[in-house]
Amino acid sequence: MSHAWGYAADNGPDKWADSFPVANGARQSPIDIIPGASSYDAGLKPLQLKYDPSNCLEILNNGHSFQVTFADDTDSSTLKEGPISGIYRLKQFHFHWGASDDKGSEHTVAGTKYPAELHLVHWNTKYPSFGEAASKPDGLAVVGVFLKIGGANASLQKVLDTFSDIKAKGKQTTFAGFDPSTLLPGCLDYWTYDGSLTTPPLLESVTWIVCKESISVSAEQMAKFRSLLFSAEGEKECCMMDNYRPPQPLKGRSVRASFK
Ligand SMILES: NS(=O)(=O)c1ccc(S(=O)(=O)c2ccccc2)s1
Ligand SMILES: [Zn+2]
Repeated sequence: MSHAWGYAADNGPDKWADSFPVANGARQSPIDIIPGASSYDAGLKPLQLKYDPSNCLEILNNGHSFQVTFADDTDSSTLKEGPISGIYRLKQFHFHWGASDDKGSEHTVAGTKYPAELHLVHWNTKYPSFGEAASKPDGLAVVGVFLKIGGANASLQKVLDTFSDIKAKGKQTTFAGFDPSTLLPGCLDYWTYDGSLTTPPLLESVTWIVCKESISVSAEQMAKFRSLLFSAEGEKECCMMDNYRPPQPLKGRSVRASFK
């Protein structure tokens, strides 16, 4: 791929292997989660998510999604327990979504697509930095939460209200005091499996933790997601949507469930 990766026909998921051969690797993400084929593991602990809103720094349109970044120089916003060992620090969260409400999530559940999926990205503090951790098989842990069309989500609305400041690629603005735990479902039952980043560089360093329960989003709020642009200021406007990779081959991996 001579030009940057994206989600269009000429630089999208089917082309990523040209520049990132790990795209055809043994532990790629996302996957289709088949509940009946997952195995309940009584040894899996409840997720321990503790986030400090004062760590929330800014929101950025990176040209592939928008992300909310966190100060990660202390252990004040962390993921512990669940399927992981040790302490993982929250680095950022972002979303993937579709051009219409019938698609947009990366993981699917028995073939069901959700209109969007939230990813909370954490890195293993046994490594000296996020960058170091990102290249290790146990370096990252991403909590995935499905969004389902229903009532408007007041917490999500706080994020959407910043969009006028970050419409184009490369735009960012201060976003302080947001508590990401307000985006989590009430029940934290989950599926877990060994996978990868779902965008280039597609590093096979992610322990995926996908929540069984979804959070709500209104159709009007989903339309707001699609008002962002893949394109930078001065470029031909290209609306940001369908920024999801489809499910990848399981290649013998098992998916464990924290619930019966
Ligand atoms: N969709 S996903 O949660 O799998 C994901 C893709 C990319 C990232 S990253 O920007 O954190 C990152 C991490 C390591 C290297 C480069 C970028 S997280
Ligand atoms: Zn993601």
